[in-house]
Amino acid sequence: MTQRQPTGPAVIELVGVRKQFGEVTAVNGLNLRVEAGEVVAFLGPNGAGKSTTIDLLLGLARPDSGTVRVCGRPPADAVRHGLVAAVLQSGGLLRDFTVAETVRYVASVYPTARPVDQVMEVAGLTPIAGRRVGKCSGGEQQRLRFALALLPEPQLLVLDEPTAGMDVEARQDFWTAVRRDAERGRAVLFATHYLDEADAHADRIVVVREGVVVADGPAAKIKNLATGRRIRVLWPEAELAAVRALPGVDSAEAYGDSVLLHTRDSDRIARHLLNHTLARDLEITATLESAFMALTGRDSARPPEPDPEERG
Ligand SMILES: Nc1ncnc2c1ncn2[C@@H]1O[C@H](COP(=O)(O)OP(=O)(O)OP(=O)(O)O)[C@@H](O)[C@H]1O
Repeated sequence: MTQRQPTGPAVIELVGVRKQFGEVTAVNGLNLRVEAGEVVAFLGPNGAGKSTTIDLLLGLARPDSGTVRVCGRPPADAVRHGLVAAVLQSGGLLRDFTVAETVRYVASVYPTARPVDQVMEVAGLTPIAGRRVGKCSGGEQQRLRFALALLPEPQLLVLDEPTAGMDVEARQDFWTAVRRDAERGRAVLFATHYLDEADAHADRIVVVREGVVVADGPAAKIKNLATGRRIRVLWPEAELAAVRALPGVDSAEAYGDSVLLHTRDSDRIARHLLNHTLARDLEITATLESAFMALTGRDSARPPEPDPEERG
C-alpha cells in the first residue's frame, strides 16, 4: 500500500486512530488522508471498523488515541460549522411533512443554506416535491436525506451504506444524484457492502480489515494488488473439496454443471484444472469482489504459493 503524500490541508486526516469497546478493538491505529474533491469508498467485511470510523469523523465518538481532524478541526467543531454532513441509513425525517416542506424547514435552520430549489433538483426530488415523506419509497427518502445534507454546502459528505436495501433502479437514481453534485468539489466518503458500487462510483477505494487500512488506491490498483480473479469452468461432478484445498483458492462453489472459484493465483489454478481434472471451457475474470475477498479473507496475508510447474 502506498501512503499519499500530504499536499495541503486535508478534508479528512486520521493519524494512528484507535478505538476500543471493552475487549474489542474496533479501530486499531488507522491512518487515512482524504483531499478536497475525492470520492472515496470505504470497504470492509462486517465488523471491520467502518461505522466506528464514521462516528469518529462525525464527532459522535472520541478516539482512545490518535488524532481525527476534519478540515483541520476537531470533528464536532467541523460539524458545528457545517463543514461536514452525513447521510445515515435511517431516522431523522417527519412522515407528515411533504418533501419540499422538509427541505425548506431544514434550510431555515441554517444561517446560510444552498437554495432549496437547487438541492431538490440535484437530488432528483422536484417531481415528488408535494409527496408526503411517509408515502416516499426508501430510495426517495434516502435522496431526501442527501438533499438535506447538501444544504449547508459541506466540504465533506459522509454516507454510511446509503443504498442498503434499495433495488437496482433506486440505487442508480441515488448515485445519479450524487454524481450530479460531484463537480462542486466536495469530498465524499461512503461505506458500502456493494463492491460494484465502490468500483463504479469511487475515485479511490480504501479497504479496512480489523480496524486498519489494508489497501488504498484506485479500483484498478486494488484489483492488481490482490491479483484476485474469478475462474468459471464447466465441470460436472466436480471435486470441490479437492479444489478448495488447493493453495491460493479462496472459495469454490458449484452451480449446476459449472464451478465458480475465487483465487489470487489464477494462472496456477487454471493450469491445474485443465491439466489434472475434467474441468473445461475455462474463463478467467478480474473482479473487485475477488480482489476484496483476497484482501479481507482469513489467509490474505499469505502470498501466493510458488508454481511447482514453473520451478526449474
Ligand atoms: N458501541 C459498541 N460497543 C461494543 N462493541 C462495538 C460497539 N460499536 C462497535 N463495536 C464493535 O467494534 C467492531 C467494529 O464495528 P463497526 O460497526 O465499526 O464495523 P463495520 O465495519 O461498520 O461493520 P458492518 O459492516 O457490519 O457495519 C465490531 O466488532 C463491533 O461489534
